[in-house]
This record gives sequence, C-alpha cells and structure tokens, in this order.
Amino acid sequence: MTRHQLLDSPSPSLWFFMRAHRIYQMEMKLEQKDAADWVYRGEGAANLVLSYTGSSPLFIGKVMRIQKTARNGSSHCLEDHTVLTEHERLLWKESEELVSSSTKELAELHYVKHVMTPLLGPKHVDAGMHVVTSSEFLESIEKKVVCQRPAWRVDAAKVDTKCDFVLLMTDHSLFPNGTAKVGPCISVEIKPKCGFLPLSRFIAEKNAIKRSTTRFRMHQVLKLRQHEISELSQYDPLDIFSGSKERIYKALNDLYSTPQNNFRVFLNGSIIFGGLGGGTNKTSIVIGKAFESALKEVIQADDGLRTRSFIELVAETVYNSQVLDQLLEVQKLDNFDIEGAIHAYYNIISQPCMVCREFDEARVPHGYASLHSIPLSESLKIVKDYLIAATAKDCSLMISFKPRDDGDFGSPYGHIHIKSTNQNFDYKVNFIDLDLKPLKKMETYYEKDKKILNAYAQMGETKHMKGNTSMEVYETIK
Ligand SMILES: O=P(O)(O)O[C@@H]1[C@@H](OP(=O)(O)O)[C@H](OP(=O)(O)O)[C@H](O)[C@H](OP(=O)(O)O)[C@H]1OP(=O)(O)O
Ligand SMILES: Nc1ncnc2c1ncn2[C@@H]1O[C@H](COP(=O)(O)OP(=O)(O)OP(=O)(O)O)[C@@H](O)[C@H]1O
Ligand SMILES: [Zn+2]
Repeated sequence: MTRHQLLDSPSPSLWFFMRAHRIYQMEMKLEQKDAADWVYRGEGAANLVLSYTGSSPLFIGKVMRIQKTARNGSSHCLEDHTVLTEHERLLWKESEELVSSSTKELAELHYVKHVMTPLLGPKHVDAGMHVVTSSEFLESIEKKVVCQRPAWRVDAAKVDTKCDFVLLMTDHSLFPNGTAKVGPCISVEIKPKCGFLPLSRFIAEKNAIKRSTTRFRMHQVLKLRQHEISELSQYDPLDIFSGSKERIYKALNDLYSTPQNNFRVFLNGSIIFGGLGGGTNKTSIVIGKAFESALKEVIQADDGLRTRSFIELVAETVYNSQVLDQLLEVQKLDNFDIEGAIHAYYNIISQPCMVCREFDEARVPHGYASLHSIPLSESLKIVKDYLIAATAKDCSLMISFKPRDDGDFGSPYGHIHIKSTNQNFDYKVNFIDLDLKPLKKMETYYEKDKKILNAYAQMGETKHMKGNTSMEVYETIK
C-alpha cells in the first residue's frame, strides 16, 4: 500500500476527520499485495463486496465495493464511465456536487450523500469513500474470489479492472470497536422491495391489477417462468411496510421460509443464512437446524426455540424503529407510476414518445397527451422523483444486533428487549445499495412493467379456466 500526505500515521479518527471534512477520496493506492487482506463477502448485479481481514486500522470494520462489468455487454453494470449525460445533468441540476462530479464514481457517491441521505436520514446512511486501486490489485481480487462467486453471477459479469476506484464503506454487519476482534454480533439484511400499491390515474384500465397486487408478487411469476427462482416467495412487501406488528412478524416468517435474495443473516460478519451473491431456495429442515445451532452464540434459548426468538428480535426492531416508514415515503415519490413517468421521460430527451406512438394520433388517451404539454420543469420533477423512488425500491437494509451490557446507559444505539429470552440488545440500522439509476433505464422500466403484467395475466388465464382468481392461483402454485 502506497501512502502519501495525510496517511503516514493512520488512525481510526483519521477516517472520521476525512468524512467530517468531506474528503471522499483517500490519498493512497491499493497494490497487488494488498489483495491478500480482502475476502469475498457477497455481490449483487452491479457490485462485488469484500471484507477486510488485515490489521490496518484504516480498513478494520470496512467493506470494499467493487464495480463489475458485463461479459456480454448487456448487463446491469454501468458500462459507461463517463460522467452524467447531458439530460442527467439537467435532471440533477439542483445537486451541484452531483452534476459537477469529475467521474461517474464520484457522481454516484454524491448522489448517496446529497440526494438519498437527506431523504433517509444521515444516521442510517454511509456514502463511503473512494480509494484508488491499481489494475493488478483488481486482477488479483478477480482471480481470488472467482471460485466463491455463484456461477451465474460469474457468467454475467466480472470485476471491472479498468475502473481505478473502489468504494470503502462501513461494514454494517459489525459493531465498530476499533480492533480486529469482533463479536458477538448478528445482523440481518433485508431487501424489502416496493411496499405500496400504485394509485396513479395513468395506469391503463387493462393493468388495473397493479392496484391490488404488488409488483413483487407479480414479478415472482415472471421470475419463476424464466427459471430465476424455483418457487414463488411467500413474502409480500405490503406486510413488512404495514406498521402492524402481526403483519411484520408474518413478513419475517415468510422471508425466513423463502429467503431468495431478500433475506440474509450474518454472524460476526460471516453469512449463516441465505445465499451469497444471489437468491436461495426454500429453507429446508437441514438449513433450519444449522441456523438454530449458529444462533447459539447470541440467542439464549433451548434448541429448537432460537429461530423463533431471532424472528421476534428482528420483527420487534422493524416495528419499534419505524425505519421502514421513512423508506416507504421515499418509494412513494413514484406517484405517477412508470405508465405516467415514461411520457415525461420522452419530454426530457426531446424524442417522440414511443408509448404514444403505439396509438393512432387521434386516439392517444387524453391523460397521456396532457403529459406531453406540461412544462419541462414538471417533467424533470416527475422523472427525478421516479428514479429516486427506484433507488428506494431496490435498496436493502442491514440491522445489526449485539447483546447489551448491563448498565450500559450511554449507548449510541437503539435498544430492544425480547420477551421470549428476556434478553436486551443494542441495534443499528443502515441502508445499503443506494445506487443512482441511469436515466436511460426508464425505457427498461416501462418494458419490464409490461413483461411482468403479461406473465401474471397469462398465469391467470391458464388457471382461471379452473375458476380460480389470480390470488388463489398464486397461493396454489406457491
Ligand atoms: O427491477 P427489479 O425489481 O427486478 O430490480 C432489480 C433487482 O432485481 P430483484 O427483483 O430485486 O431480484 C436486481 O437484483 P438481482 O440482480 O436480481 O439480485 C438489481 O438490484 C437491479 O438493480 P441494478 O440494475 O443493479 O441497478 C434491480 O433493477 P432496478 O429495477 O432497481 O433498476
Ligand atoms: N456496507 C456493507 N456492510 C456489510 N455488507 C455489505 C455492505 N454493502 C454491501 N454488503 C453486502 O454485499 C452484498 C452486495 O452489495 P450490494 O447490494 O451493494 O451490491 P449491488 O450489486 O449494488 O446489488 P444490486 O443487485 O441490488 O444492485 C449485499 O447484499 C450485502 O450482503
Ligand atoms: Zn407519450
């Protein structure tokens, strides 16, 4: 590791100094030999995440988020590392730091810092910091982790070795104590997805099902058909966002039964439940037993009773912290639905509307035509809010718990008590994956919406012949 300037005598307080003074990029470079200290933690569609195992105080308690690049050029990854497009600069013009960013990576960081953090609360978001890397460092990481990655993720994308930055963030599966010694700490990662039913008047009558069935549940049918999942999830996002204790318990039980990519659990930073880097199947008895046993370190209950107490811990925290209320508000910035927002998108890019083009000129529904005569400022607001909501619908939250020491009254963390074991825990909640969605994705969103609806309608048609409603069908094929 090459250090310059500030970093001759690194200390944990330096990290806070840099954040406090808005120094988002460390004056250091990670070299090939540094790769030995980083191990695979997980990944999503766009990024690979590693955790630190070395002894440098600068990196203890941190994870590294590395961008991936598509193998076939058509993945989710941000292929284009130039800064925002002309239209994106227009869209985000109120966030000066974002539009004047010199690289796409810095734009992403400023988006989290200046757009998402004020909406979700600074207590729950860490925008992270960029660190320069050599391509040799990234190549070593790529080789080192390839065998731990899910095969389908390996086929889809690899580490982007041309990208010379990585993002360093707080490891939210741990509690900071400034040393390499961890634990006991248990954390849960939940990807709750969209928690409301759209009400927009721009939803076409033929798509009215969107007003009564969540996108998540309809999307499950498409995912099943495309073999992305092997069974339908029992989870319904409306439960976890409901504010009702009973329904939150139900959501947690359903997430536990069918975790897919919506639920994971880590013990002292290592995964003990759910799939690394992708989805996972229905929880089997074997997995259930192993999980029960892993919980021993933190849940003081007899064999067979720990999972239930763990679910109580998470459900009570979701209910008491009310953290999902804030997330739901941000998701609801999408109040036009993609069926309305898509027209505003074409106004912004000054292109003929591909949706209205499908209608005879005289038959364009009045509502859509009216969207094409609103001022540009309104179109910008509609699309900007839609994209912010898209980030909020795709992010995850990590809730971490550590047993609370008796008499610890000055703790900066939340406090939760579970009745079943009479235990007290400190907890903290953080949002992760608050990525900026590219403007050009609006067209993909429109197409995907149609695809999801078609798959759901087709399932309904097949089964309706037997006299069932779509909901009953969902329940029976689940
Ligand atoms: O469209 P969705 O709801 O499937 O969300 C995508 C996620 O699929 P999911 O349904 O959660 O399994 C998808 O997750 P997976 O790859 O399925 O784990 C990504 O998060 C994707 O975001 P991006 O392209 O990486 O920025 C997500 O795309 P966005 O729609 O958030 O842009
Ligand atoms: N700050 C963090 N602390 C602890 N674990 C993290 C952190 N950030 C990410 N992870 C882990 O790494 C995984 C992948 O990270 P992330 O969700 O950011 O990837 P992504 O490619 O952006 O995902 P998506 O497919 O949703 O776009 C997460 O699911 C989580 O398990
Ligand atoms: Zn239109």
